[in-house]
Amino acid sequence: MHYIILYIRQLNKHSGMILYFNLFGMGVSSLLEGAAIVLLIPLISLTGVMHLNGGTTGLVAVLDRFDVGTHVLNLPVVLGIYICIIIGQSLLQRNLSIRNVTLVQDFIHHLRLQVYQGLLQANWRLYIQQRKSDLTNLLTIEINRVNNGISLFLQLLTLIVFTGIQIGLAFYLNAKMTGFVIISGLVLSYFSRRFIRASKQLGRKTSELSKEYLAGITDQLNGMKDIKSNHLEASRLNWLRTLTKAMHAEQVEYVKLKTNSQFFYKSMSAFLLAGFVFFAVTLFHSQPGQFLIIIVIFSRLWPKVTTLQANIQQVAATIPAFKALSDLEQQCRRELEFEGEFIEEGSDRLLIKEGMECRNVYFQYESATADTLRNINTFIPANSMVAVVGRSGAGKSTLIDVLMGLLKPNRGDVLIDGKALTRETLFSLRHAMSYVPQDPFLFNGTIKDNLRLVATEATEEDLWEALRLSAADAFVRKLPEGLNTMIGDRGIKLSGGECQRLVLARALLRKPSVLVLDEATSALDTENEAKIQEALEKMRGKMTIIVIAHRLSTIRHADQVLVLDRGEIIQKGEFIQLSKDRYGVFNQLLQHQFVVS
Ligand SMILES: Nc1ncnc2c1ncn2[C@@H]1O[C@H](COP(=O)(O)OP(=O)(O)OP(=O)(O)O)[C@@H](O)[C@H]1O
Repeated sequence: MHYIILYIRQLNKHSGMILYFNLFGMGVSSLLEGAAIVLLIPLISLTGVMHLNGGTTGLVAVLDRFDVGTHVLNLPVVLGIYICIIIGQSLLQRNLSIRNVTLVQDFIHHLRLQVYQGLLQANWRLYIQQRKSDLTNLLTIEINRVNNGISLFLQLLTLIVFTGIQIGLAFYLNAKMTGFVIISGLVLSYFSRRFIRASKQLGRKTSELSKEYLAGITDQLNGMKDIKSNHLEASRLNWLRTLTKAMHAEQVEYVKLKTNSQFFYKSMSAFLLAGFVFFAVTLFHSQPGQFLIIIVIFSRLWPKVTTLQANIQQVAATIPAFKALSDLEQQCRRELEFEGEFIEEGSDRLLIKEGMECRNVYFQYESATADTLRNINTFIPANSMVAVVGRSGAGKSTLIDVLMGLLKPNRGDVLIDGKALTRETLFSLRHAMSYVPQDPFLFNGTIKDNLRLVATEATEEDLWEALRLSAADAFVRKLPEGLNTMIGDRGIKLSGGECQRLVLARALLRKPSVLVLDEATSALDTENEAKIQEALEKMRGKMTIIVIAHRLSTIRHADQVLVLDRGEIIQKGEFIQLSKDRYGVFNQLLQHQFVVS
């Protein structure tokens, strides 16, 4: 319950007086509903079906004072009041339902933004600790369950207000009988605790299964080419079969729990009603009027008590979703990279005058047992071209992540123009930077849309210029719809090399002062690679270029080559100079590539 209260507090803070207004409205609505019930008594009296001369309770006495039985004209008046109350109550109820939905939707909209903003403000470390599909699950399925939980909780509050007011009225009508109903309700809630516990457990299972399903399905859809080409369909289908069996069992379990509790409540209701009637007739020697009141109390109150129980059970099933969301928000806060507003693209670019430096940098991943980067000391002069090479797993990408300020060194510093990266310089550095990863991000849209992602104001001329620089103009021109061609999910309708050139064009469109290429030209043929090299040549001296390349021909013209091995820079110098060191790792890498090609 603690997690729900946490979010209800936020709802309270977010919605302010509206929440109280709605709760007050609910109180009025239930008062009206209660008044309509009370009016039934003189109404029945007026119809002559039964004369209520009980006088056992104050209210009946007051109603008797109406003494309307003898005045025929009063029947339309009472009926009129009754109709007015019912219509008024329905209108109020309708209005409140709309207000409640607006309130909840407004809050969920705010919550979605809050969670996503938290994620965007978090350190990169958070993403390397989490499965992407788990985050997707939280931002889609779990947040919807939270939405549902909040609506259910508000319904619960309404029910509590309704039931409270009706208990008050019922007490006024007949205290003994109402006391009896309340005691029965308390006994019922004692016995139904196990249903609530089971609901919470099932809710946890629902969360786990949905996480597992989304993770598996995402991985498999991403790897569909591998599945099909390696003929792994049967095993994948078996995975889904096992999982859906578990999901099926969980759903049946849920329905079983729900029907079991309904069966329990209904049986209890039958016993209680029988008990009421029995006691009313034998012990209290009820008059027909009192008897009617008892039936009215029971038929109005008891469903509320049972609905309250069912509602608590449903709310309990959503608690794990509240917990998951709260855990993520806490994790985001722990990993907070910056607070405040996001700065608009291009508004605050860092101008590097001297260069970037790593001084005695050590870095270790949390799950790793040893340092991934050790004693890194290097200076990258502004507007120079630096290449980082080394065997797979040597730490090249990690070094780039540290340079970009995505990962914080455990020891040592990253300096820009001799000054340590601060929060401010970090973001202006990133504004001035274009990064092209190994697995570039292209979305299902046109080439134009994908390019304009980083430069919304870019003209068509700018787009063509960037495409020309990245040797992508020729292939885009050949496409039937040119810049307006749809490229499919992650650019599936393009070749690997075409995707790489497109992403490079996008990076250049930003006119960066630091361009980072992480294996960004691996899928290019020699002809296009030569074109890119030519483009890089043209850019030399205009921006700082940092390239990770397995294909060493790409970095022939680099001003400086850093050779990494098991997290350490073991060689440093110009391409030709390093290649002449016959016993050096760089020479070995070159020889190996020469033999392979
Ligand atoms: N998120 C992570 N958690 C734990 N260890 C990691 C993580 N990412 C990378 N590593 C480890 O750190 C080491 C360096 O990885 P990195 O990706 O920097 O190497 P790389 O030289 O870029 O490799 P490649 O050329 O294959 O891309 C590897 O041993 C890798 O297993």
